[in-house]
Amino acid sequence: MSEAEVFSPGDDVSSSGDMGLVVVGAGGRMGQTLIRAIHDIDGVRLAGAIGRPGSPHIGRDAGEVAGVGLLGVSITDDPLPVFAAAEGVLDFTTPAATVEFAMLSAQARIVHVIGTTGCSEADDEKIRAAARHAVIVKSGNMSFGVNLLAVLVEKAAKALGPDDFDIEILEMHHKHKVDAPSGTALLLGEAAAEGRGIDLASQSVRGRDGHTGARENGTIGFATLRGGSVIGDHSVILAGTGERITLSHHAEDRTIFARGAVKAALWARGRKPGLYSMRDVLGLNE
Ligand SMILES: NC(=O)C1=CN([C@@H]2O[C@H](COP(=O)(O)OP(=O)(O)OC[C@H]3O[C@@H](n4cnc5c(N)ncnc54)[C@H](OP(=O)(O)O)[C@@H]3O)[C@@H](O)[C@H]2O)C=CC1
Ligand SMILES: O=C(O)C1=N[C@H](C(=O)O)C[C@H](O)C1
Repeated sequence: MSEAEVFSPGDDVSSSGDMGLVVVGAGGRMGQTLIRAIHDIDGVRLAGAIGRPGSPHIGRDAGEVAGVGLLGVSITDDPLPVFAAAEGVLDFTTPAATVEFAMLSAQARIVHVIGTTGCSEADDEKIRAAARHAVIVKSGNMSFGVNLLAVLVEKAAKALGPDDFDIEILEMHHKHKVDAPSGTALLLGEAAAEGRGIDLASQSVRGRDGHTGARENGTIGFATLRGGSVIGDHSVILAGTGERITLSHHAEDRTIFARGAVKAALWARGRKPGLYSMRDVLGLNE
C-alpha cells in the first residue's frame, strides 16, 4: 500500500479487503521496520501508529519517521480510538506496554501480534487473560528460520539423551538490547526441554561465574553476548564426548521479523480468540 487511510472510531472495519494494522512503538527499531514492511506487502495497510507518551515522534507522520515518505498516518499516544478502528496490532515494545496493549486489543476484540521479549510470568498471565477476547500470536522470534530451527532442536534433543550430550545455548545481540537471555534463546531452550521431556525453568543454568562445580547432567545452559549492531545470532550446541553438533541461525535484517509479524496478523484474521504461536502460524506443529 502506498497510501494509508485513517479510519474513525465506529467505521466498519470488519469487511474484507486490506487488513488495517496498527504499529505500536512506531518510532522504535522494529516499529520503523514494521511500517516499511506494511508499506511493501499486499493485503495490509497502515491503520494507525502509536508512540510512547512524551516521545518526540508524537504528531509526526509514521511513513516519514520510517523513511518511506508521507503516509497520512500521524503517530499518536492515544491507542484506544485507533485500535477500535483497526483489525490488528503489531507490537514490539516493552513488557509493561505490551500488557496494556493486550488489554486494549481484548476490549477492541482484534488481533494482537506480540514480538516483545522479556515478559515476566505475571505479564504472561495477563496476556493469557487478554487472549480470552483477543486473537493473540506471541513469539520470541517471528522469523521462519528460527521457528524451523526450534523444530530441529526439539528433534535433536530427543534423539541425543542427557547422558551423552549436553545442551548449551549461545546468543549475541546489539548493544541496545535490554533483556537476557533473548526471547529466541528461551524459545530454543523450551524446544530442547520439550524434546527431552523436562521442565526448562527447573533445569536451566543462566550464566556461570567463579567456582561453579562440574556441569550437572541434563541441564540446559544459556550464555549471552552483547555488542555493536548484531541483529540476532543464536546457536544451540549439543556437546558430546569427542563430537559436537551446532545448530545456528543468523539474522541479517530485521525485515525477517516484520514480515513474519504481518504473516501472523493475516493468519490470525477471523480466527477465534486465543493465544497462538508462530509455529501455529507457520504450520510447524503438524
Ligand atoms: N519476536 C521477534 O521476532 C523480535 C522481537 N524483538 C523485541 O521487540 C522489542 C522491541 O525491540 P526494538 O524495536 O529493538 O526496541 P526499541 O527500543 O527500538 O523500540 C521499542 C519502542 O517501543 C516504544 N514504547 C515503549 N513504551 C511504549 C508505550 N507505552 N507506548 C508506545 N510505545 C512505547 C519505545 O518508545 P521510546 O523509544 O520513546 O521509549 C520504542 O519506540 C524487544 O523486546 C525485542 O526483544 C525485536 C526483534 C524481533
Ligand atoms: O532485541 C532484539 O533485537 C531481538 N529480540 C528478539 C529476542 O529477544 O530473541 C528476537 C531477535 O533476536 C532480535
